[in-house]
Amino acid sequence: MEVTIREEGVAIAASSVAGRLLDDGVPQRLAAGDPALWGEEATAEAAARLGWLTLPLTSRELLPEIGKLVEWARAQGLTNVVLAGMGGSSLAAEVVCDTYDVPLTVLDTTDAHQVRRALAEGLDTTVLVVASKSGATVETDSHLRIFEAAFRAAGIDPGDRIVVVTDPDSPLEQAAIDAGYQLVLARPDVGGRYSALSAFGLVPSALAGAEIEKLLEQAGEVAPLLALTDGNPGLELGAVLGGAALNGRDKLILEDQLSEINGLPDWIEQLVAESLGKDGRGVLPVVGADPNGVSDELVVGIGSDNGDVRVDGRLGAQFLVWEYATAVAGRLLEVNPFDQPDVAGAKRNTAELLDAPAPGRPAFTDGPVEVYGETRARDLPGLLNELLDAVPGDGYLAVLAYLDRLAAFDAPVREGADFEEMTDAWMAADAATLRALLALRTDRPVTFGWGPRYLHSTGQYHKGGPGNGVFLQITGVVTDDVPVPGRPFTLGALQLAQALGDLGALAGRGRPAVRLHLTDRVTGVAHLLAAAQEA
Ligand SMILES: O=P(O)(O)OC[C@H]1O[C@](O)(CO)[C@@H](O)[C@@H]1O
Repeated sequence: MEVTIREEGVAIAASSVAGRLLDDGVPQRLAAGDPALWGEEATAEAAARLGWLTLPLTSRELLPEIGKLVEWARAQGLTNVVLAGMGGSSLAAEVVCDTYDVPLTVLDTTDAHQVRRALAEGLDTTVLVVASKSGATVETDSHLRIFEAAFRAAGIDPGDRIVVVTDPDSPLEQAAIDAGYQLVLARPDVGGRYSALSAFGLVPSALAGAEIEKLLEQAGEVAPLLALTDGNPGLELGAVLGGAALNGRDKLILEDQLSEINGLPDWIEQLVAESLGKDGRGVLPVVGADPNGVSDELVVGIGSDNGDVRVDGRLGAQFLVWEYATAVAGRLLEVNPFDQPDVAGAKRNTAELLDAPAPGRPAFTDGPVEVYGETRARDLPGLLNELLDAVPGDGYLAVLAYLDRLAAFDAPVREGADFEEMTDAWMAADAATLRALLALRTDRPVTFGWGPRYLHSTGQYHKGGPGNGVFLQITGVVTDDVPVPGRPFTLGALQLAQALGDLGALAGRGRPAVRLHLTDRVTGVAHLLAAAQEA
């Protein structure tokens, strides 16, 4: 595992804090699991959150149990692995499975259309992994209820198909015991976003066919280096992240185009945004974007020379080193890297809105797109210009889409089309393309997140960070809603309440926040992309 600084300004910023980290004995203290590293207020929480440091070793104890689980699934011919889990309870497994090229369906959405896709994937061979540390996350609880009902309706005993990963004593543990589900208990001293190498990352990945022993070996090889004062890649990367942010380079552009690891930036995004984005401080991760060459950027290349810093290493080692580096950066920024104090507000708003939905009246309508929120614009190009103009000199624009993230693959493609044509057709139907189109028009970072997934990741930074974001939310009509058994709401109602709840939390902090509602999803996305090109 190697961290190579390729740009002089970053080297200076990192060395400006490296001495302090050594003088304070940070590597020795982290190796000893000292919870006082993040200040008095964080000590109690940190004391219960440092188990990730030893996961390369302690998770080996899980291997026989996971091996039996894999045999159990294989014996029943369960080859279609669906993982229901939000944020840290699914992001790592997604990277592992993409990197090892084994299929895994991740459900971290409340979009009824996307959930229907997963239900249609062949229930007879499906194993559902329900992953929630708290055991109380509304999205994951809804997925469990929907799949239980679907299995029963198909004449399948859910007890033969459901695996639960949760913390001891969570409500989900008891529910799993009562229902007779397969149950794997995770370590309670590891927080969600630090849980890649715990049962949360390992169980779904192993069921999908990834070689999880290798991951632990890779992490195990780098672990001893993390106790060193010299040649410690976690300390070096932590000094880069923290030193750069303290010197004004707080937009972390993650570049991985040449990497053999697929999708690591999405996992880093949650780790960095939720760990550091609080108390008016933080680092904004920017995924899938080209750098603009502006002064507040830090470009980190994963296995790639396209950056100010190059980080090389196998996936298991990357997980551990980024966790370590984030914890070190937390100390430098003087924040508690283990809590997420601003996530609760949007959740409270969602609960209230589920009881009494209040979408309000659109400010204007442009074709299949209704626009909600405060704006002087009267058409979409005007609105997009207004939002871009509202981004402060040190700020960013976040596009947040509560839609089906697989919908673009339904786009009609000419028969016999080559890969390039197919990609063009998908991009023209993908709400995420809006990010790239808007990025062409500003030198400020433009980020993109799928809702409600981002609520468990960058959502913390949006609300708790420096408060310089501008927010463009997209929701869409639900034409084939999914009821949530045993709950007084459908997925469609939950999704809208989540969107409105977060919009309210952002607007309540004085940030420009507008919602676009697509009254027809397909033509709505096309109309929006055309408006972005026109603006
Ligand atoms: O595993 P749980 O408890 O369902 O939580 C899922 C995610 O929600 C958060 O707790 C808060 O958004 C994340 O930190 C976490 O990864």
